Amino acid sequence: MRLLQLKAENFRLIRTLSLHPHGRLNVIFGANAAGKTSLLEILYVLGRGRSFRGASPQEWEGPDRPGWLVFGRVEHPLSALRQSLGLRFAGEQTEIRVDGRAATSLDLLRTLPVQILEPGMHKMLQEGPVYRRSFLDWGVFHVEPQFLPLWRRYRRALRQRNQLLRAGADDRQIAAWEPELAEAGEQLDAQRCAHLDAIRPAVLAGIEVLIGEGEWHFDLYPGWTRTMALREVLARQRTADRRLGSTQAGPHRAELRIRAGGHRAKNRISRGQQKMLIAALLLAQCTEIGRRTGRHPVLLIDDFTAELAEPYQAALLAAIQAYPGQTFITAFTRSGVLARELDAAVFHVEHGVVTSSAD
Ligand SMILES: Nc1ncnc2c1ncn2[C@@H]1O[C@H](COP(=O)(O)OP(=O)(O)OP(=O)(O)O)[C@@H](O)[C@H]1O
Repeated sequence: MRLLQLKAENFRLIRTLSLHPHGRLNVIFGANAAGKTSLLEILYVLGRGRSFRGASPQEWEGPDRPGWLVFGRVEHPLSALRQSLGLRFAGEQTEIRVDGRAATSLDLLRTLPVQILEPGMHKMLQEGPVYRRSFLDWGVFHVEPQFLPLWRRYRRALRQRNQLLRAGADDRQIAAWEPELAEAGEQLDAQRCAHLDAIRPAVLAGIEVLIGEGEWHFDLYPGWTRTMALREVLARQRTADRRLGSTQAGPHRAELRIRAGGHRAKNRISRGQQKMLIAALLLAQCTEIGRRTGRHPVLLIDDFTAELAEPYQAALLAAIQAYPGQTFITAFTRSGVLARELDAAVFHVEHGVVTSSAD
């Protein structure tokens, strides 16, 4: 998707914003606390209805008055179909509109896929499996229309089985939910595996360019022992699950395992390499989404130069320039590789005021 126009009012320290981005690369410069991340946050909110910084809509209100507004016009690159997206917060809840009609965050998600690489993304490698699952599931959601209904079916059966386990229900009652749980669970796993298989070659190629040669493995542990059918595992673990009060096997326990040179990647690679690895994962996934749907996600990169010496910066910039979708990157100053002549729109942010270099 291509964002043609972005507007915002009273969003954090950005009082008013109106910009027309470049169709490919957009670079945003600004000092500490100038408002660069807030600008990316506006873009993220437009595509997801929530912030990557975890704050609530109330906390995004600027100093002027209660409430905030975010608006964007997007274009589908293949059909040239244009759509408008808007979010308004006026004190209690966020009102979302797509083409002027009341909508939900799910509509935003479907209309404007947005992905971000920001310092908090290190969690994807450093912390629990939930971060890697959500990376994988975001991609599956975009390429597989059946993912969401399947996931809802699975959640419902899981909730029911867990309630019965906790209530001390008998085997017959608990077993009644297992065929549904196993069927939806195995289909979810198959969709995740297919997506991982689809992106793996591009991830490996990306790593080679961004980090260098090495032996990398990306494997999905499905959340149960693959040698057995999930239905059989659920039946076998019923007694243990009752004792623990929840279902221990299934795709809600899946883990994307990332190994470098035979070791867990998080223990073997530097911070800069972690950033490059995450970039390789996101670029491969966004490219695959674009290939499958014709809509490349908008890619946001906060603090582009952080943790990267010039060779890594150059490799990442080249990879971004090769990405067919629209990208927005932030940095402090026009130095290093960003000092070069770029085919990009350049914006400056100062005390929440965004200006274009072309102005
Ligand atoms: N709701 C709000 N209203 C007004 N100002 C806010 C609000 N929330 C955050 N700020 C201010 O916005 C500034 C941070 O903006 P932002 O994180 O976008 O900066 P940045 O340019 O990305 O900075 P850095 O490069 O240091 O990360 C801080 O000074 C913060 O106090």
